[in-house]
Amino acid sequence: MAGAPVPIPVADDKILCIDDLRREASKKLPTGVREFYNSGSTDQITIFENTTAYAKYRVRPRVLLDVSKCDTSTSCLGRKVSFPLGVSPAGLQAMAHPDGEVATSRACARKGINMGISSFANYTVQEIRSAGLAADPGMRHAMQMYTMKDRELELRIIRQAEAQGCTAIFLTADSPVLGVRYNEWRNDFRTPDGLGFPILEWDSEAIRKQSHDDSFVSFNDDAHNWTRDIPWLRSVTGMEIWIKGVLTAEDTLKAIEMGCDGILVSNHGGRQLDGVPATIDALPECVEAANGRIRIHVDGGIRSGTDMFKALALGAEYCWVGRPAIWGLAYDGEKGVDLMLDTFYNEFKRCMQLTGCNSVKDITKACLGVVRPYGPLARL
Ligand SMILES: Cc1cc2nc3c(=O)[nH]c(=O)nc-3n(C[C@H](O)[C@H](O)[C@H](O)COP(=O)(O)O)c2cc1C
Ligand SMILES: O=C(O)C(=O)c1ccccc1
Repeated sequence: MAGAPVPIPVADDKILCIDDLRREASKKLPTGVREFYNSGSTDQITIFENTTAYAKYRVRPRVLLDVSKCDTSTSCLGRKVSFPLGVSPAGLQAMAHPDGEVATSRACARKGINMGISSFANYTVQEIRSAGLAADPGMRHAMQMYTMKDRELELRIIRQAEAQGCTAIFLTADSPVLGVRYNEWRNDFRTPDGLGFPILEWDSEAIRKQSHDDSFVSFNDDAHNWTRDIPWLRSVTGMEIWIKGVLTAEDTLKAIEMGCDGILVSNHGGRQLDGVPATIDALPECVEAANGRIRIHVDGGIRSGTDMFKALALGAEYCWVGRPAIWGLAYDGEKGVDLMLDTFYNEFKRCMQLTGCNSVKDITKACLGVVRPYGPLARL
């Protein structure tokens, strides 16, 4: 006799996938805010490719294998995580929902995964960390930093992060200046009244005096460079140092040479230089150059559990998502972030089971094919 039908794990009647979440969340946001979150830079080529580039890969499933004990867990930043996903550091989350980064942190903690804290968060490191630790004392946070003109402030941020138990610095290396963001200029995008950047010690008053672009220029040091900044960071902190924004074999080798702990293959969600490759297309050359000598994570355009699977098969150890967390917040605060993480988890686990993978280590290059000839980014 057939058993009872297995219910589909649907937590919300409107949201079945991440694209549903994007659509419903976007309806709730005013134009300027929606465009700030959802846009890429200049001609929107890279943001488009970040998601669509996944489509050229095909999964090669192995069948008739016992997948009843499929285990999605892995490790990230020195601890066991329930599955290989984290929330990337994205600023201004309280514009999507008043609970902002605190809600994101709690949702990540409950799901047993890690989170990056943007230096442009609307809550303090202490508030974000303690919200997560209350739900999962083992939770890890990475502190995202920019290279700053004000070294004293940069150091204070590092000390805050250490005091609160952050494990790693994600040094964002792709932003000596901001990308060309026509939407922000057209809409004269400003941080809404009442929101501050406490980690940067900027209150709401200070922020409103200038545009997003001007304020970024005023604190960020476009003289940043490998030989000045990485040894300095090493000399002042014992936290791991990760470079966020690597897209080439050359910079992967540079990160190894400078003794960094990891790289995050990222193009800032297509918000910095438009026309750079999709991260899934940049990943293979970084993995090949690294040859196992440095940890490699990836973010940008990951919108399904199968996208995560493809990134892992191409050699990333762990995936991060930015906008999906913001859409979760905008849709339903902390519950919306739960819904987002559950969606990724369910899709990823099913993808593993349907390909015959019982552990994350089983996800290898052999699990993938391409539908058309494909090689690393060709050089002219
Ligand atoms: C609204 C928004 C704000 C962001 N703020 C930061 C930031 O403060 N620092 C940073 O390193 N990256 C920032 N990012 C980039 C994310 O960390 C991440 O690289 C990107 O969102 C990943 O792409 P995805 O949104 O397609 O998942 C931001 C992204 C968005 C969408
Ligand atoms: O917009 C971004 O991509 C970003 O990095 C940022 C910077 C300052 C405040 C909020 C987000």
